[in-house]
Amino acid sequence: MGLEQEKKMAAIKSVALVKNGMLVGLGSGSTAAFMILKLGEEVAKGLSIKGVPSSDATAKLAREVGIPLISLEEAMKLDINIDGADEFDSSMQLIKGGGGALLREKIVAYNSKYNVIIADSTKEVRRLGKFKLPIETIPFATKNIIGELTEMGLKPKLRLVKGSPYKTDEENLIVDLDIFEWDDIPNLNEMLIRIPGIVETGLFLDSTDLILVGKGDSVIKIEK
Ligand SMILES: O=C(CO)[C@H](O)[C@H](O)COP(=O)(O)O
Repeated sequence: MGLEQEKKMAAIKSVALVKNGMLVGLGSGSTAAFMILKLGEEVAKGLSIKGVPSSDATAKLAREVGIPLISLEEAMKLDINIDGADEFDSSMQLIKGGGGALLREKIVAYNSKYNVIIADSTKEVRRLGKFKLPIETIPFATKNIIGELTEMGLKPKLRLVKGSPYKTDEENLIVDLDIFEWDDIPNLNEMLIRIPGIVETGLFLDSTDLILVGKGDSVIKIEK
């Protein structure tokens, strides 16, 4: 079974958790896209929900497939949020932000009563950090932040797209960090978030209720 199939199976399983009347956080990335397509099919068949997108790209796709959208401030609290991840460990700690949407994704997750992660089997790791940790930074401070994080041994790299800095939906910049050698991840997260100009990190710690992982031809559940 290919990775795309694993993503799709996890995505389809997650949509079964969405019930009539729910306010739904819509994640970003290729796995979340499978979920949005399936949710669109269910809406076409009569499922009545409203979605809060975690990125401009997700908003566009959701509109294309007919999912009614509302803003986070209209929704206030979401019933369920379904999103992908770049890595997760056995304690359900995540690295997210490979697609650059980590800030809104974290806000949507924080404002959701139940957080579901959907992933293919390659996302499961024994130790977080093979995937470089994305952080979102204010452009005014990015060079200084890179200087400070270099001194901390985190090998920061400004994310580029076709040679130019990648801009987030909030017009910020992403810096990718090598955290593989760090043992105390919660402490690292605290240190990072205290540096002025770092808006958010891609470490999603203790925010996930359920992970659905496509593995071969089945979907494995990891629960709190
Ligand atoms: O955090 C994300 C985007 O900011 C995505 O959820 C993460 O990158 C996983 O993406 P994919 O499902 O394409 O592997």
